[in-house]
Amino acid sequence: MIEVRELTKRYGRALAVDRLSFEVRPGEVTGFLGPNGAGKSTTMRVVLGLAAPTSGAALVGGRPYTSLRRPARQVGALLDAGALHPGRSALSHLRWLARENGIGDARVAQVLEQAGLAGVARRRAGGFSLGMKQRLGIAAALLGDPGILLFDEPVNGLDPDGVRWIRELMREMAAEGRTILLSSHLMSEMELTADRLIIIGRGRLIADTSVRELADRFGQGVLVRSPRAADLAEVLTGAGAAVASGPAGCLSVSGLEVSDIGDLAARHGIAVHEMSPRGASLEEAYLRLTAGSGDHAAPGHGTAR
Ligand SMILES: Nc1ncnc2c1ncn2[C@@H]1O[C@H](COP(=O)(O)OP(=O)(O)OP(=O)(O)O)[C@@H](O)[C@H]1O
Repeated sequence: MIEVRELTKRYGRALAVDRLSFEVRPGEVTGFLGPNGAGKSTTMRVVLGLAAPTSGAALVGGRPYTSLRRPARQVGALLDAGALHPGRSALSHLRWLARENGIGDARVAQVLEQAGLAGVARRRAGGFSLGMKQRLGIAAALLGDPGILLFDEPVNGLDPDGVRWIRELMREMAAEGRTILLSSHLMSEMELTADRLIIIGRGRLIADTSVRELADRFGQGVLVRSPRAADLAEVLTGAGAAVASGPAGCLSVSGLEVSDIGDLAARHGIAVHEMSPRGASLEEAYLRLTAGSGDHAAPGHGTAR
C-alpha cells in the first residue's frame, strides 16, 4: 500500500504538489495520470524519499521510505531509465545494485532473464537503445522482489513487443498481490493495463476512480435501433429520457439504462433490433476532466464540450 496524505511540495515559490491525498492498494495496477507538470514525478520522488515533503506525508507499507531498513526488498522503482553508468555492463550494474542491497547474484540472473536482457548482459549499458535501458531499469526495480513498485513512464521508447511485455508484467505483478503505481501519457495503454486511476492537475487530485467508472461517467448514452423508432422515441421521452433521432431507425438515448429501455420497449410491444451503450474513450474522459489544468492549456485544446 502507498499512502499519500495531504502532501505539499514547493520548489521555491512554485507549488509542485498541493495537499494531495490518495491511496494505492495492493492487487491492482493504479495508473497515475495528469498533464505535463501536474506533479506526478514529484509525488513519486517524495514517495521514494528522493525529495522531502514541504508538508504532509507519503508512506510505503505504513512508513516513510527513508525509515525502511531494506528498501529495495519492499519498494522498487523505475524513474529515469537513463540514469546508468554508461561504461558498465547490464550485469555489473545489477550486481552492484544487488550487493548494495544485500541481494545475491542468483537473483541478478533471474531479473536479467525476466527483462529479456540475458543475451546482452555483458554489453556496455551505454550502447543500449532506450528500450533496452527501460528494460534494465525495470530489472533493477525487480531485484529485491518488492511488494510495491512505482514506474514513471515505463513504456517510453519501447517497441510494440516491449509495450506488451510491460503490460503483461504489470498485470502479473498485480495478480500476485503487489501494489503497482504506473504513470504514463499513453491513454490507450492505461485503458488496457490499469484497474484504477489517480488523475492530478496542477498538483491537486482531480479524480480517484476505476477505469470503468470514468468511461461510464462520460458515456454518451445508448444507441437503439428499432423498426418503430418514432413510437419508441415517444415512449422513451415519456419516461424521462432525452432522445435524438438518427438515420435508419436509430435513436440516441440518454437518461435511461439499457435494461430500462428494453423493458419499456417490451411493455409497448415495440421490436428492438440493436442496443449498444456508448462509453466515452478513456482519452476523451481524461481530456474533459483535465481541461484547463495543464501547464500549457491552449484555448480550444482539450476544453470540455
Ligand atoms: N527540482 C525542481 N525544481 C524546481 N521546480 C521543479 C522541480 N521539479 C519539478 N518542478 C516543477 O514542479 C512541477 C511539477 O513537475 P513534475 O515533474 O512533478 O510533473 P509531472 O506531472 O511529472 O510532469 P511530466 O508529465 O511532464 O513528467 C512543474 O511545474 C515543474 O516545473
